[in-house]
Amino acid sequence: MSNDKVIAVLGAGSWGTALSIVLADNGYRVRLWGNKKEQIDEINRTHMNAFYLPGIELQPEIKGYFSLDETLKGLDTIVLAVPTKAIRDVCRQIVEVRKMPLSIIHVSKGIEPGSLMRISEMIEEEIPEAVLQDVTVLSGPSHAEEVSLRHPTTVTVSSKKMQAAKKAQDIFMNSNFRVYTNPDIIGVEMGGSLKNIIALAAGISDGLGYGDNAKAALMTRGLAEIARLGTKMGANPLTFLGLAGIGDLIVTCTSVHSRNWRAGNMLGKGKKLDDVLNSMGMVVEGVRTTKAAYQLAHKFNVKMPITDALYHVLFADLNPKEAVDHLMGRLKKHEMEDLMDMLDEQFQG
Ligand SMILES: NC(=O)C1=CN([C@@H]2O[C@H](COP(=O)(O)OP(=O)(O)OC[C@H]3O[C@@H](n4cnc5c(N)ncnc54)[C@H](O)[C@@H]3O)[C@@H](O)[C@H]2O)C=CC1
Ligand SMILES: O=C(CO)COP(=O)(O)O
Repeated sequence: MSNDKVIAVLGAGSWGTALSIVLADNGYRVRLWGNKKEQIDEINRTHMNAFYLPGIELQPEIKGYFSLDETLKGLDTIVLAVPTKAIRDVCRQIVEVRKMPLSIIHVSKGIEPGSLMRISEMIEEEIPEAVLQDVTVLSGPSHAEEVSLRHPTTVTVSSKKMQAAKKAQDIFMNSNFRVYTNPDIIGVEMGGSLKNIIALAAGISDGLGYGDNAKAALMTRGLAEIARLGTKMGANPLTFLGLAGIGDLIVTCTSVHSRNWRAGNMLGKGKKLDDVLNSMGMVVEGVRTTKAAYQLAHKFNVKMPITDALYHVLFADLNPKEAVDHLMGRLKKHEMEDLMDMLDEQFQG
């Protein structure tokens, strides 16, 4: 097999492992890099990554790697699949060992509090132009558990360079994993990140014992505030009606696989945030993203009532039931008011 059919996946958690299965199905030899030696040894010994994807057998083409230098040797494309919090750390490690141009496909969903940067922006800030050939995001409704079972899944890829997005489409596309392109990288990254906030809120609502009406309300009004902020940041509003918008919102708010929904559900049942996060053992991106989105809403002067309520539940000890009462008791409004403002701005812009 030629060298261009070798690819690295950095991050040996649920998503990195599930995507490695897709890549191996597509004829790639996959170097799956992780930062826990015992876990990498386990992958190579058992061909399983039992904690993250129990019961799933990994193809022999997937090999666990612990040395980043070894992982990156002689290849031109990597998939970056670590939590948002670890993106800068891993990029810095890449810069230490890699001097030749590299394409990065990132698959993470988050925004950095403080800097308020999207993941592709963080990558561009950390990796010099001489090394970073292009950066592409892959996002959409895609729980690792179902991808690893080869259940039909659709995602979208986006990059400032359309050629890079098309290359990523070719790398991942197969008969179970359908990949679309979308030129709107801001919208794709914002949609994938902000839906986790709404999934936490949907989990809280379910945990409080509320029903489908409440969840549908959160999802619909949640999408409105996602689109409001995203559009202000330069996204195409139509992206939020696509896979990285409403598609991912639906799956994350309604699937038992969602860590964000599960964490919210425990909060709604009265558990404390620290206990919830400690019990998960996997990343719950929506918590940090809520902080970042709360800051972004202030920066761009956008109304985000659900994000605001969740921020106070997570970080200011607001009781979840009181947060719902507050949302329901807001001043009366025209449903399409914000949408009309958004379209006005779009046409004026
Ligand atoms: N699990 C899923 O179904 C999907 C996850 N995502 C996104 O993918 C990203 C990763 O999520 P998961 O794999 O699900 O998380 P996870 O919690 O299952 O695994 C995270 C992995 O990253 C590793 N890691 C953490 N810090 C690291 C560091 N500094 N250096 C190297 N490795 C490090 C951990 O050891 C772990 O193996 C998140 O942004 C998530 O939102 C996106 C789509 C689907
Ligand atoms: O982004 C995801 C599915 O598209 C995964 O969501 P969770 O992180 O909530 O599990």
